[in-house]
Amino acid sequence: MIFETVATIASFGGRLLKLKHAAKSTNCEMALNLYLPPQASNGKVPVLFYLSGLTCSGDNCAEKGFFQHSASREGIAVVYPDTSPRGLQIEGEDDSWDFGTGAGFYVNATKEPWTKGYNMYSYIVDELPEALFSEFPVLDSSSLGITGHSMGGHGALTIYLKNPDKYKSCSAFAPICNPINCAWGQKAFKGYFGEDQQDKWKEHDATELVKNFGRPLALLIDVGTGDNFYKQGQLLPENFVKAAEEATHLSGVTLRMQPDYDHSYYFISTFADDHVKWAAKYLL
Ligand SMILES: N[C@@H](CCC(=O)N[C@@H](CSC=O)C(=O)NCC(=O)O)C(=O)O
Repeated sequence: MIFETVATIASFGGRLLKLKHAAKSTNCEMALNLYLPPQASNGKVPVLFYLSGLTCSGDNCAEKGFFQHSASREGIAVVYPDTSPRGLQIEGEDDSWDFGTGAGFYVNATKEPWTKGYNMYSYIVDELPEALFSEFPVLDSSSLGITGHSMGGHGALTIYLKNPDKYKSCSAFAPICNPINCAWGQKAFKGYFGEDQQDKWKEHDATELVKNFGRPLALLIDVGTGDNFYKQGQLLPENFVKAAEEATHLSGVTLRMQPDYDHSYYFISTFADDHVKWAAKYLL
């Protein structure tokens, strides 16, 4: 057994499993939630990965994102992973809310001491799915989608753009779209890669990646006009859309600016159904 099931919770006719496992890439025990829709009792189901934002664990969205509502109707499993390794005893890992614990940024750190376990890219793309598919054969490894919020939206976009054959759908809520040009991204990339590693920074910047994507795009992005982090220039969705349009001339990026919505889970839960339905279009 790879996973220990800590709790099983009935949700929208399916089951939310609270799991933990020892992960090699992050060098620690990782907790996550896995939602199995009712259809998982009768056969394989597609899988949607939801990547959370800064300060979150796998619990925020499972408890208040309302993804299970549509996932149950569509017959899609949802994986809610954690956002960083925890308890690695690295000096400074708990000093700020936007770096270190709860802020792994879905990259593999190349700078000491973060190389000790800040490998969230490998964990999300390789180790976690492989472990889930081996222990839960009901999950259809050939039908994967990815979505996320804020830092997790950055994770969803970059992971999709780097692995378009692995994921069939991608969407994001208020994603950090151009981290090399915003304060959150610059702090994280300086810490995890080093200040002088500009090529490495670009490898994890959705706006840079989309310039060389070279395929038709189909992405749904929602951003609230009342989102303070958007207003502060942390998200920069317009930079991403402009780069996508210039690169493909036929950008399939649907950017919806949602009037008055903020950055919170009130915003995410309002549009969760749309994102699950978006995934269903490509996964089912
Ligand atoms: N502590 C911070 C605010 C942190 C915050 O808003 N986190 C967001 C994600 S931000 C981008 O990745 C979040 O999802 N929080 C969890 C929640 O349940 O709302 C501050 O003081 O500003």
